[in-house]
Amino acid sequence: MLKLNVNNESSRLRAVVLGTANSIGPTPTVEEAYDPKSLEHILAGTYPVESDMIKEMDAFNKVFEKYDVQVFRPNLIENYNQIFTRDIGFVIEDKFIKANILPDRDRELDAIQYVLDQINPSDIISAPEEVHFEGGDVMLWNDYVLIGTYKRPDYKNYITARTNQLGVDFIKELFPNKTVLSFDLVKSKTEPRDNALHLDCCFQPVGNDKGIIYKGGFYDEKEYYSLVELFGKDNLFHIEREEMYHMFSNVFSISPEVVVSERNFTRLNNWLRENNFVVEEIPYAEIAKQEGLLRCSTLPLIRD
Ligand SMILES: NC(=O)NCCC[C@H](N)C(=O)O
Repeated sequence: MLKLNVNNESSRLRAVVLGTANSIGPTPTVEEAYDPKSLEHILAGTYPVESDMIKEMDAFNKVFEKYDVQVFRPNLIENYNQIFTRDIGFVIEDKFIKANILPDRDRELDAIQYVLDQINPSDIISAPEEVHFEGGDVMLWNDYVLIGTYKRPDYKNYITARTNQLGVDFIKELFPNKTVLSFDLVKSKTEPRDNALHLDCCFQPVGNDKGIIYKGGFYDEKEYYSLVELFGKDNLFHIEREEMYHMFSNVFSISPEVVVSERNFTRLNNWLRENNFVVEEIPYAEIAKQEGLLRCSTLPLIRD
């Protein structure tokens, strides 16, 4: 049995699900795209190819091997994108919460059933259909759960809005001991530079008290300032619009000291090193073309 335990984004990682780029299928059509960055690359003829993405995920897996982390990979569904395992579920404390994900992606959860079978069934939680949330929007910070959402009435029109108010309320009820803060994110169906697809596309804590943040990802300035207050201005690394487009905030912590990052994120990687982090740099620029990066490709099951 797996003894689930996750309370934040950076305690030493022991077990994780890492997505897979195998059998990802042909380049999607314009109609099939469900995020604007994939759309941009489909239109430009630069959508990433499977073999390149497999190499990138292998490099990520090697870092987990180096740090002796137990890695689970999803079973293969033929011709199906299974890279962004983060969104299909998430662990809070010792509970696994199945996400009610975008219908285009709902087969992804079946592929980790063999992992769920190793979890005490009473620790697996499902939510009613109308409750929407994806793991990329759910960020744990010890006593806090920080949730990205879309609060305006045209939610239904945005395929890029993945967590609704019912999703936020569901987590609040499930974890009355946690302080739940929600953040209305900017969304665009056509311009990836103005689309914070999930909270982890514009914010993520690193280490014990630091964070990476893009102010423009927050629709309501007040909510951005609540994070500045929580972390302290000097502890936050502010990224620019183009850096958020490249997904600088979507690195991944193996421990409070070790962060896996993209090798081209020079400004961020320097800041991390200046702040005494060990930066494990890997190539991930092809996968980034699908509006997801390292955090998005992982689903932590056990941290210290
Ligand atoms: N947590 C994340 O930001 N996940 C990335 C998901 C990208 C994928 N193309 C999607 O639109 O669902």
